Amino acid sequence: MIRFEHVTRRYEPDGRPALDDVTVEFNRGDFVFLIGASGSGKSTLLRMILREGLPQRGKVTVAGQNLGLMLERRVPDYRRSIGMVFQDFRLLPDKTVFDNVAFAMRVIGARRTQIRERVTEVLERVGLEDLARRYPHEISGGEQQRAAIARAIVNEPAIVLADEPTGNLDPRASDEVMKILRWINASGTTVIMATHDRVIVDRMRRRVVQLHDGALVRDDERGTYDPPRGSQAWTVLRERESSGALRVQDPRAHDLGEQGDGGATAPGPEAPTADAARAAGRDVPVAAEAVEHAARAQGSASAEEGPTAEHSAPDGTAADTASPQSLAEPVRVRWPEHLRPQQHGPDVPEPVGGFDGSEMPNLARDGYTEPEGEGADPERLRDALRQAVSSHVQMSAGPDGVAEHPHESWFTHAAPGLVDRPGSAATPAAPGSAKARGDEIEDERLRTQSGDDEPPVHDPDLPLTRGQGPRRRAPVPASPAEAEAPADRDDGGLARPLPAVTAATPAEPGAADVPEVLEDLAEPDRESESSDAPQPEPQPEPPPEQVRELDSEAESEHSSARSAPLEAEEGEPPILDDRPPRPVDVDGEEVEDLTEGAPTQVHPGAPDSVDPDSVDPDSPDQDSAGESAASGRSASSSVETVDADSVEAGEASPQVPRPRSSASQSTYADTRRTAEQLGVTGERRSFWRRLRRRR
Ligand SMILES: Nc1ncnc2c1ncn2[C@@H]1O[C@H](COP(=O)(O)OP(=O)(O)OP(=O)(O)O)[C@@H](O)[C@H]1O
Repeated sequence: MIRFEHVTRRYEPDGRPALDDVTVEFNRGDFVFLIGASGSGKSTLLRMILREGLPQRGKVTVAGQNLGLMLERRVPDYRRSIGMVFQDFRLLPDKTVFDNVAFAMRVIGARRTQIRERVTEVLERVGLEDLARRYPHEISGGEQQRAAIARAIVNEPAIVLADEPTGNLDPRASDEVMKILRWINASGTTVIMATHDRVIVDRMRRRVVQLHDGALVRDDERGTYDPPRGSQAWTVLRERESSGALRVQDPRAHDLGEQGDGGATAPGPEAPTADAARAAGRDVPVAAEAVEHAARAQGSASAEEGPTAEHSAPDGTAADTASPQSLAEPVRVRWPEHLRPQQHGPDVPEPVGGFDGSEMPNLARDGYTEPEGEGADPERLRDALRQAVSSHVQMSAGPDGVAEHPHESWFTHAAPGLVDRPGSAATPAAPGSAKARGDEIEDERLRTQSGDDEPPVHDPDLPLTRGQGPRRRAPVPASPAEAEAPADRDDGGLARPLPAVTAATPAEPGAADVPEVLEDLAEPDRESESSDAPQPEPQPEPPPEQVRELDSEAESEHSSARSAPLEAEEGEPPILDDRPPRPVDVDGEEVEDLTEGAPTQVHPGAPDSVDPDSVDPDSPDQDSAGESAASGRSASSSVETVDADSVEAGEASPQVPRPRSSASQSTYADTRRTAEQLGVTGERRSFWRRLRRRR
């Protein structure tokens, strides 16, 4: 069903390949764990299945379709036939749980009744029926992930790709997520899950595909997290692995490792040994040294017993019997009572240790006091929480002061939504790091791939439509500083001008308006027509006056397109009429306003606060601020423009809709990416198609 043939993918021309000559096949109904150290290429592989990036060499085929030959305009439909789940959930923050799930159905043009039935059913299936009206920041991480899974499966995709779906979850929430993924797989869906969670992999005993430095080193039918000692993969990994750092593991993995797995498996490839490093003439990694120290200190059996048939390496040298990760791990995560898993499988030990109150973050100590009378100041609270987390981390760290997974502390759970989760877009990569550069390149690629002729699909700083967000009593700036001088804030490279109509897409005769399901792609290589297909005729450029006129139409229509996420076809009312915009389904019917009865309060930390500039202070009905602001006509009032000097200095573009707060910057990025991965680029194309037809 999914086939990689000698696939090599580099992000930079001279860089190390993220995937290196990978050949692997995933069959319909498979449940596959994709494992490997950080940076080994797991996400890259998943993204290639989603057709985010093409190989420089080799080919990726899904249901007989060579993705390299797929027409760009087919990509959105294709992506809609795949469910994607991320470590950081990527729910749209301004939509309720119900609407987040419904969103995936709306983009494929499902009917309102169909949406209501199916979403309700799926939410029940993942145990979220009671939380349907909540917003993402009002539910726990585990619940958010279940909502994200519900969204991924609501259209019954043939494939579900999950990129570390349990990476941010506590053990109990992880178990719930895995139960759901198992159920999805049992119903015939192919599930490919990238993970670092040893416990889950060892417990489920499903197919394990392992990458190392971009190369496929193992494909075991019913594998464990570590390759069996003495196996070919074990040898390969041992040879290849002579440097590197320990990878953060699920805390349960440490417990498991420490209680002993009997040495039945080799040290993971992510666990370098000091010997191996010395043998290779390299510096001994700090982590490996720590392993040695710990082993010596504990009088490790492996050091004293010498090699045995079971424990010896294939070359006859003594092998470590204890998991180096468990010994070298500098941080012991202690789960508070209420977060401990209630039920354990036979092979999952209870997390050890109690929760020591002295480790608790202390806001007062870090200088935070609640402002009197007005409630929490979100910005200050956020800073204080960060500070407290950092102190907490230092206190939790081992003797060497290194804390590897502070996010797994109770604190993230205690303050969900207020603390940036590692791996989320809110936690930027270190400046200048390869990851940061990569992110920039990837962002740029996404921008150019989606085409400069296409406006961003959703800007959280533009007004919300009915049904997209909670009613608000009054606009609340995300921070005092933001309310005063947002203009020179870094826009994260996301902002760009609304497009000129002259740059409209080329004609796409016969563009498919009806979404295709994966099965439709089963006809092998039918997109190979791409090279032979008749090229669209170039559109003549309109005269300048018409361009200006069309530009303003484009802007208005862009706003309308936001409010009507579906492409209504024949018989739909004209876009630029005077009706207040309301979300409609493909039949032109209004979509149910699910915000009725939704909470009216703006919560601190909620990233989607209504832009104060977009609200008329004289408006008699402040309650409807969000709705009135939702009008396409008012969109421009919420768009900050950038002065010409900064443009010349290369800092920004003119007339750029600019995210207003750091929170909205991250949600903007998340939203855009999520929407693209749900195939929403098709909506934007349809918008331009309609515009072209009007000309
Ligand atoms: N957008 C990008 N631009 C440049 N390099 C990238 C980009 N994305 C990933 N890489 C690089 O490609 C390699 C593989 O990265 P990838 O994210 O696929 O690894 P991974 O196994 O998923 O890691 P993790 O477990 O940390 O998520 C890494 O060296 C990474 O730095």
